Amino acid sequence: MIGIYQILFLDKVPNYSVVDESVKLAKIYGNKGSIGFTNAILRNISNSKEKIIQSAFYTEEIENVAEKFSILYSHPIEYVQSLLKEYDEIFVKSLLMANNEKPPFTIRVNTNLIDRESLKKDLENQGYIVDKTKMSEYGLSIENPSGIIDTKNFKQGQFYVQDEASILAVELSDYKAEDILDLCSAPGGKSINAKLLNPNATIVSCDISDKKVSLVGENFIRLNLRTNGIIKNDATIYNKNLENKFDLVIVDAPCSGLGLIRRKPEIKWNRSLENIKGLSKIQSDILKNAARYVKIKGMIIYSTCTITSEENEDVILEFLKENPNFEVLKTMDRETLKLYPNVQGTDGFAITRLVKINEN
Ligand SMILES: C[S@@+](CC[C@H](N)C(=O)[O-])C[C@H]1O[C@@H](n2cnc3c(N)ncnc32)[C@H](O)[C@@H]1O
Repeated sequence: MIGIYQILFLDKVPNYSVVDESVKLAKIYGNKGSIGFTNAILRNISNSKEKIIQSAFYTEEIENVAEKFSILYSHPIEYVQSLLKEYDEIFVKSLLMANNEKPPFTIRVNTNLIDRESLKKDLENQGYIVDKTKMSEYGLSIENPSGIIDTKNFKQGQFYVQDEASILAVELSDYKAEDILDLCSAPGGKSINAKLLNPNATIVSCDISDKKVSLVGENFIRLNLRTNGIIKNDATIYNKNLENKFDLVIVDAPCSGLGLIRRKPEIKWNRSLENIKGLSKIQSDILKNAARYVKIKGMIIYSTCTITSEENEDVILEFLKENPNFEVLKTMDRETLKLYPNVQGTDGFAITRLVKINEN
């Protein structure tokens, strides 16, 4: 940041020296990756200095809203355009601004081991500034989380780090399950939450690779939770062994992750409309299989950490066309409940509940 400021606003030090000195600092304070990163960013900024200054200071002359917001709030124009198709300008502006803010740090209390009030007090006694999450009954937000995973509380499995929206995805299902299947479970957040809410239920958690599956296992062990199976399974391929066995199926689908821009700002530059089309196909395939794993009267929770319709409402509409034996159960009065960084302060997130009415 200091280097960028020097290049854009100060004249005394030549740009090549700014790059050189910043790279030296990155060598001392950063890791291997940050050296190349610092070098590339500063060289690029130095080469485009005039263009950057022009665009930053003359945005009021830009009439096209998408272009203006894209420059002012540093988001790809295609993403801003797609948001403007679904939301008004005031909303889009506040969402883009919120995407540039620091996200909250929240945890899901392992209520099998400790209640929320006791964990809050214990963490406060260790110097943490802790608040109860506003929407979830099981979350705590921590203002100064540095060192939190070194606490005895973490090591003893008294909590799991999870955004409030993610906690709510299962909490708001409001469904007492007996047999739970989580099709895209790694690293285990929704499975853990589902097991905590349904302590006597069986739970099978799946993901696509051994590495992912082992993460779920590690988290179940740390939280001292029982599982009935953590298995490698490609959810896009139909698995006969899972047929008609579960009353709650969680599809926390692989998605563009555009609701997580505050946590992973690079996401916004790595996603294209083509990517998103590919993801909607995967989401539809997974949902189609989930429909055959859930029992009659059972529920599918479909969630994504992105808020645009391509990966949410459109996928659900297509699903309902092909599966008229399902219907949407509204969540807080919404067919698809969306949570936003600029409204609820959570990650951008979408939750839809689908209930199987009959077999066909
Ligand atoms: C949004 S993440 C799941 C987060 C998890 N539910 C939690 O709460 O911790 C999506 C997951 O889908 C998995 N995934 C991607 N493609 C998959 C597939 N074809 N079958 C099963 N899982 C898949 C990814 O490995 C990733 O772990």
